[in-house]
Amino acid sequence: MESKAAAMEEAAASDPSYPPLFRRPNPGSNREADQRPAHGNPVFDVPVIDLEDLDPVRLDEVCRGVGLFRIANHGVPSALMDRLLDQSRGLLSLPFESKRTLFSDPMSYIWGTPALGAKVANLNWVEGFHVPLGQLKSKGHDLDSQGSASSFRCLADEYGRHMARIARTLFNVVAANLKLDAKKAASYLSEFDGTFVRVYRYPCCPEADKYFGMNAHTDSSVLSILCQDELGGLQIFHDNQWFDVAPIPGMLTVNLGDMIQVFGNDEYRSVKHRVLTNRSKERISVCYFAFPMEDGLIISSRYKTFTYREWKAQVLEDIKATGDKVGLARFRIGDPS
Ligand SMILES: O=C(O)CCC(=O)C(=O)O
Ligand SMILES: [Fe+2]
Repeated sequence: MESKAAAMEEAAASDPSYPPLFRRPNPGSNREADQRPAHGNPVFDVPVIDLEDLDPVRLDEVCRGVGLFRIANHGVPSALMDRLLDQSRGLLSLPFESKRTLFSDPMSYIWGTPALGAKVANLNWVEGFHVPLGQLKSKGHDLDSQGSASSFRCLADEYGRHMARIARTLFNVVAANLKLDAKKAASYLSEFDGTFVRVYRYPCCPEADKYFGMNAHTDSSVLSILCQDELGGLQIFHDNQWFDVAPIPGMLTVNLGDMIQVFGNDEYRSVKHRVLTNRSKERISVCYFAFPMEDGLIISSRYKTFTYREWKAQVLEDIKATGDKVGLARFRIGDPS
């Protein structure tokens, strides 16, 4: 066993599909020194919401609590989820240079922490594709010279439609539970246009105790829907400690984002999460993010009024200036930042 893992580590060190910075033991770290060892955290007992028999009271309870849940009976064919994960795995194992050219307009290839460039100190040990759902259709799904990217677009489009349906279903119940003003709430969810899917591969990491696949953060979304392979690595921060979120085949995991916290006046909260790396195994996940309309006003008793476009610009500015997202604190009424 040990030697198999060691062989995997060695193979990863020279894998031409990895971004060059991920091919060798790295001198830096993206962890705070006082952070706990990666493994051995308790497993979170994640609540399950049945989408076919959606109980508003139960959903409200879960949103007021941990802000993360699994959805059962979501109607996404398991064959589609499997195909998406398999195709993603295949495409991400292509040589690094070809991924950059293959995945172009409207998609893009990303690795590390794009807003920061290749700064080692804040590097997330991850790569993937950014897939803007609203722009896929205009490209068509014909098999052109870039056949694999085109058939992936087709798959992503089909998957995106399911995600949009789920996001809308959940949002409508959330809006009723929070008694949102219908007129204001009309722009709080743009489940298809302006939203995107991210397909991630977390490469093997020779120093898994030093690097996160993704550093602790909350999502800027209204809500995010995750499809992950069987490896695990996602953790959430709840009651002052980190818990593992174990993958369960066929289920999707939803987490609440910052926007729901804003228009929900802090009644619901975005959940802090992060992703661990693994020394000898790669992890694939596909994350859908539902956002508000870019220019609609987001109105809250707890936060200054802003548009999502303004939020995005502020987040980017803060990341560039400080290496981190400031997020909600930046907009909270009475907050000095
Ligand atoms: O890959 C995952 O499990 C989570 C990804 C994530 O948190 C994000 O993209 O914001
Ligand atoms: Fe996230």
